[in-house]
Amino acid sequence: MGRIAVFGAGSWGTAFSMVLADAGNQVTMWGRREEVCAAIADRHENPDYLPGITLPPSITATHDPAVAVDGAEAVVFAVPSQSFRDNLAEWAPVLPEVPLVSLMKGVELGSLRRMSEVIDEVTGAGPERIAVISGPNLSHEIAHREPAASVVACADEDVAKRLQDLCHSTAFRPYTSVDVLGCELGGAYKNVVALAVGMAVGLGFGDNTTASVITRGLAETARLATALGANPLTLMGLAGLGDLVATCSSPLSRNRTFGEKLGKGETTEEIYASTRQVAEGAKSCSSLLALARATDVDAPIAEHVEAVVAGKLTAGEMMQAFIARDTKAETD
Ligand SMILES: NC(=O)C1=CN([C@@H]2O[C@H](COP(=O)(O)OP(=O)(O)OC[C@H]3O[C@@H](n4cnc5c(N)ncnc54)[C@H](OP(=O)(O)O)[C@@H]3O)[C@@H](O)[C@H]2O)C=CC1
Ligand SMILES: O=C(CO)COP(=O)(O)O
Repeated sequence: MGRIAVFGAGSWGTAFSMVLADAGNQVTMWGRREEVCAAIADRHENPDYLPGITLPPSITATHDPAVAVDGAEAVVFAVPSQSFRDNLAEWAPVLPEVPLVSLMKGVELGSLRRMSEVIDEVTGAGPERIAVISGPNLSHEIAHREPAASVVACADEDVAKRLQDLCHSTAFRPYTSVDVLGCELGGAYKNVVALAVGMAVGLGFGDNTTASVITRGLAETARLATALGANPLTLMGLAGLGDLVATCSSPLSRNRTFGEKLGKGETTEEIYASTRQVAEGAKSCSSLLALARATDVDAPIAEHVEAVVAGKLTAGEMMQAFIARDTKAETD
């Protein structure tokens, strides 16, 4: 196996480093805080994000990007999407010419770029060296080595296969795909749907409501993704339906939890103030809505979630609006 750099020492960067270590790799994580790097390197733990979990000894950490990438045969990114472009611009001068892998599930505000596109714009790596890994992979379950599957997508199938080998552990089963766009859209959109589902839960509604929102969320995701050129089957797979179900069903999801708090009447500002962890959908609802409008695709869930997050609508009004919309055929 190889030596791999993982930029981002939060929940997913750390849990995915465990997957890579379990698969036999030497992993060097980059963290932005020295004390987190020290805890990982010296005490084999990340108490801020995965308390109580002992990290394998083949994981170390540094705050120096050049040290992180030394000898790496792949570089993996797991930081919040909205600040990723600035982070990457700082790291770019030391990045080796190896596959660059996004674990991130967001779309940039303003540019409306997916994270693979940001990587391409900042590094010029080209699609054959840019990959994404996405699926139903709640970090705490992965860190406890509960079995899960995921998708490794790259335009170059051989690169996807090599990355698949690098992250296939006894608990983590990756599949390959060449549909980078479909995987990224599935990963970003499910966060927006999870916000809506969380709101329904917060309002006290049951499984009929959440199943209806999940199913219409999948229809909305597939409508936009296929309009942009994704393979529709990707949205029926692990990076689409799989991740949507996991995120919308799990109290571990930060996006669903964020929505639940909105459903209970907290404001967006209050929720931001109460957590340091990222809920990508709270920002990506705006960029995905803009992407849908630019593509002339109907996106009622993104539209209403964006309005609630912006404080222009209550969660209760959102649910009423969903039901009152003009009726139509299910497959339209
Ligand atoms: N958690 C999960 O289950 C999964 C998450 N993802 C995706 O992975 C990405 C990362 O998520 P996750 O690890 O969970 O997030 P967390 O909130 O758990 O951690 C974020 C990490 O990024 C760092 N960070 C935050 N802001 C900045 C910044 N401006 N510059 C540099 N570093 C920063 C944090 O450092 P610090 O501690 O110093 O604040 C922390 O190390 C997201 O796109 C998410 O959607 C994908 C699959 C599963
Ligand atoms: O992407 C995830 C699971 O696949 C994690 O979801 P949250 O970011 O909502 O916690």
